Amino acid sequence: MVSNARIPPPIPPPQPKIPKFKIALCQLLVTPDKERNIAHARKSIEDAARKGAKLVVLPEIWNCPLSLQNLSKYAEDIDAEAACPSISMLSEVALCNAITIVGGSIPELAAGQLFNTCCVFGPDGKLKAKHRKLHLFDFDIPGEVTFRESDFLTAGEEPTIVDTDVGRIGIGVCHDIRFPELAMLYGSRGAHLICYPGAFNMSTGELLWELMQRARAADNQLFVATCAPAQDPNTSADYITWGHSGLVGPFGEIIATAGNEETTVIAEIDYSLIQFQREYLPLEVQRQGDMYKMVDVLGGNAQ
Ligand SMILES: O=C(O)CCC(=O)C(=O)O
Repeated sequence: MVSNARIPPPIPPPQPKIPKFKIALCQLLVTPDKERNIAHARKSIEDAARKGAKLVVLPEIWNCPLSLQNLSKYAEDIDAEAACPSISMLSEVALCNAITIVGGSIPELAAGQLFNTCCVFGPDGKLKAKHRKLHLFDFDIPGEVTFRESDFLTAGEEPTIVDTDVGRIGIGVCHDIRFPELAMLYGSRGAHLICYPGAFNMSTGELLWELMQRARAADNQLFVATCAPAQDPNTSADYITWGHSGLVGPFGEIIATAGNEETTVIAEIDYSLIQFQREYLPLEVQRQGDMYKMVDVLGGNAQ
């Protein structure tokens, strides 16, 4: 008989201030014009708030095209006093509409290094968390697509989990979704929802994007929300994004999903479903942690 005695119990999700609410996933069309992208994102967020969304999620790299060579031109030094137009807009629009924003990601320039960074704002307009993409996407299918983020970007070093009015949220950026350990860590720390701004490509998108959202949600019995840039039908870029932003519930069920065109997905999150799912299928109790050394993954890090 394998014992689970050494496994620290997971932290149950705290009671969120707002347990049932509308989430909006703004699948934005991005252009080379940064000013236009910022104004466009602002308008989409305002429209979503007008439709009742309490949480708005933006795509990975929404203030410029996803061209690694050009990211530094659009980068902002988020911690500096210097003007950060993308970040100021997010803060202002969160405050004016009293909503929480998971601000997709933008290129961040800090001490000469470039990061792919997601900022989270509360309804008071304050920056609540900053997540730097942990797993950089280096990918090579000869003759089809080559993409090496690590030639341009530096990886973040810390997972990010943040308490907001709309629940405890874990953050990952795109390729971070491939690593189940990160989602498990967030689950063990009591996350209700994991948000992954992302921009999967045409090769891996169709095959894996939805599968991974559903797997991360079902394995951890929590909600997963993703938000991607819209596909530009006129693009000549090598990297074509797959779109398909979506919301998945704690049973692994797809609640809402987009195609690849520009759109805003608005859907309801009801956190009582997490409790319901965990009572009816208590994976935490059934888990044979010692057998597959779960303690190595979660033990030292769970607090
Ligand atoms: O993991 C993948 O297949 C895609 C990841 C990706 O597109 C990214 O991290 O930007």
